[in-house]
Amino acid sequence: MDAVIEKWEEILQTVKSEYEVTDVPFNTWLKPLKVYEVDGKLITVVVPSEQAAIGVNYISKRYKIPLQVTICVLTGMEECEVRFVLEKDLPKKTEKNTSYDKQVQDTRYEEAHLNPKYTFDTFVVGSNNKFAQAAALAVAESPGDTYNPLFIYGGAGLGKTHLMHSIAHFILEHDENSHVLYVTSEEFTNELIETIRNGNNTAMSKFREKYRNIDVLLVDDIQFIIGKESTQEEFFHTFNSLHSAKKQIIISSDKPPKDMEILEERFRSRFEWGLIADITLPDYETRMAILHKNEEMNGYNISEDVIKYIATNIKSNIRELEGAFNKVMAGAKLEKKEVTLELAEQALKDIISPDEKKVITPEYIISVVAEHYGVTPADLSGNKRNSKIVMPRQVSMYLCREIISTPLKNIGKALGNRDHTTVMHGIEKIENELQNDDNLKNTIDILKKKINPQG
Ligand SMILES: Nc1ncnc2c1ncn2[C@@H]1O[C@H](COP(=O)(O)OP(=O)(O)OP(=O)(O)O)[C@@H](O)[C@H]1O
Repeated sequence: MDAVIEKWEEILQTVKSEYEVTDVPFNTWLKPLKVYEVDGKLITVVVPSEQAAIGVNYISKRYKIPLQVTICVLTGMEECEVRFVLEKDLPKKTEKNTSYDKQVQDTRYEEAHLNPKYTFDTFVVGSNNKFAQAAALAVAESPGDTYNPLFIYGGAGLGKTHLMHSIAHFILEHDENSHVLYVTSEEFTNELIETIRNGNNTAMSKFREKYRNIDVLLVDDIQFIIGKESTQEEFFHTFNSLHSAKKQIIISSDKPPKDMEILEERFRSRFEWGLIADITLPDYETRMAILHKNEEMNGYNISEDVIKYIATNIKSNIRELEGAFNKVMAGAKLEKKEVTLELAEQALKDIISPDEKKVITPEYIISVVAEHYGVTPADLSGNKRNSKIVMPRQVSMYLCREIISTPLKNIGKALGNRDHTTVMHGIEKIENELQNDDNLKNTIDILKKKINPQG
């Protein structure tokens, strides 16, 4: 039983790819399906009640066999029978069906778009973030009540996103009816661009319904919507509507409102209505504590010398601190060696170069792009060819050329020794798409600012 539930997402995705189901039918029919129970070879799948009119019959006719085949292939069951039931016709239960409820619960988490690792439990409190953490906890404990909006600001990689997700997790755990939505300002903008492009009122009403009928809205990196007229306008109304309904808003930015140069006064004043909290650079003790936490969470046991070496040398950014830690661990694993100070020095020789001004290299661009798209630099230099990887790979090629004029040959080298014609093709592809794709334009714009904030 567990195998079907555990692999349910994979089963749906496999049906999508194997049977060439395109996005719209997939999102309409397959994605909302949940497993209610598995009884021997009989699998009961729940169809949302809104689909009553055609849902059960249509889904059964079109997807029953593909689902049965895929379930058998992926779980090793010899045979199975899928039965579809409307949510409203489920038998009344006195006891909760835990696996089904868990899936429903998980959907709420999934809809909120959260990283499961970013919680208050894993957030190390130090003098640099004590105030922001306390403010975040107060807001999590009584959303919409105390500080609205909560505005968190600080430099790159210092824990703003982690803290925002912690608030969202806390609220979801403590209030099972609460609807929470986390978005980056880029996602908000791109969704709006898409809605406007569709050009119909239904799409716009849906967009508004989505953003205005929630209890907690978290918008990360708000600085990227400044200057984007229609996004600003829509966000302004979203803000007002939520705020007047006493719904909690949490915003993050790289600067406080007073220092955001081209921010309109109506935003500045609203952002200052609630509480403004900053996160600054972590001191040595906090850096040590974060590294120890990483060590503990990964079940490592590393010599104190190594931890001190990393904490002493990486000061400006917790993301880089974690990156350095991971690099040392990866180095040890690769060479099958103990983690010694010597090995750490060797592994970090390119990162630790005291007092050297940060130069933008192809490797740096690739790492920023990878993080932005939620993949790893190794994925981008590897051989995978699915769209989740190919697109960011081509974006990296384009940005290396655009920002630092890297020769095609060197871009290819930094991306797993690809030849220059592949790189040229990748760059042209992005240039062509930029002609018509406003979402991509927005993303490229944000990436350029992330890579070179001064540029
Ligand atoms: N106090 C902390 N305790 C534990 N981990 C932390 C802490 N602060 C940051 N981190 C970790 O550092 C990494 C970067 O943090 P995060 O993404 O939250 O930064 P950010 O301020 O949102 O950066 P950006 O502005 O670039 O989006 C994450 O992996 C996060 O878990």
